[in-house]
Amino acid sequence: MDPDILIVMGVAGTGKTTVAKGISTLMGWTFAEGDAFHPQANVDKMHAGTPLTDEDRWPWLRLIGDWISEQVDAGESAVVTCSALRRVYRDVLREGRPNVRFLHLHDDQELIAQRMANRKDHFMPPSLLPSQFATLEMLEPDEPGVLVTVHDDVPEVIHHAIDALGLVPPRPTA
Ligand SMILES: Nc1ncnc2c1ncn2[C@@H]1O[C@H](COP(=O)(O)OP(=O)(O)OP(=O)(O)O)[C@@H](O)[C@H]1O
Ligand SMILES: O=C(O)[C@H](O)[C@@H](O)[C@H](O)[C@H](O)CO
Repeated sequence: MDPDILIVMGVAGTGKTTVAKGISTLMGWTFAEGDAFHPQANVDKMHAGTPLTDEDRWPWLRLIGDWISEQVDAGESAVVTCSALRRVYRDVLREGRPNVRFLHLHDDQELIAQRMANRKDHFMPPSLLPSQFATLEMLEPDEPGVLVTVHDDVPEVIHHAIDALGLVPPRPTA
């Protein structure tokens, strides 16, 4: 069977890492943190409070695409976080990779801002959130994937996501 590839997308602070790790654990899928593919210059730029440009993002998106292709070639189902804010970014990630689907996590800017303000030890300053919302192009009906809101607690959000994607966690064998 073809491996499943899930890209957990959305603005900064929307819960991509939290939810992707939960899905990875439940499904037994390989997990990767998309932020780990950013060149240091991108991280430094965001940390300094400057939004990334398309040019900053293309090499990063290519690396994430390469990682996805490696998982597909190895026959491994996988979940990776990637803000994938614009449609063109998502088109690049999907190109030649028919088993990619998106889980778009989304909610009100006020709610996400509150969560970002409470989060410590992260390079992304809450001041960049308005630019994330300004750049975001919502997942469109003709794109493969689902939109899930994140106001509920983490276990519920993960449950909604798994349901909406039609995934069935494997039964424990023991
Ligand atoms: N459903 C939720 N309810 C309450 N808190 C949440 C929920 N989901 C995530 N959080 C918290 O919100 C913060 C942001 O979550 P997380 O780091 O997973 O988001 P992210 O989208 O990966 O962020 P970034 O893109 O900036 O790396 C974290 O402190 C996390 O614990
Ligand atoms: O495209 C972007 O602007 C970036 O990928 C950001 O979204 C961050 O990497 C991430 O979400 C960290 O908070």
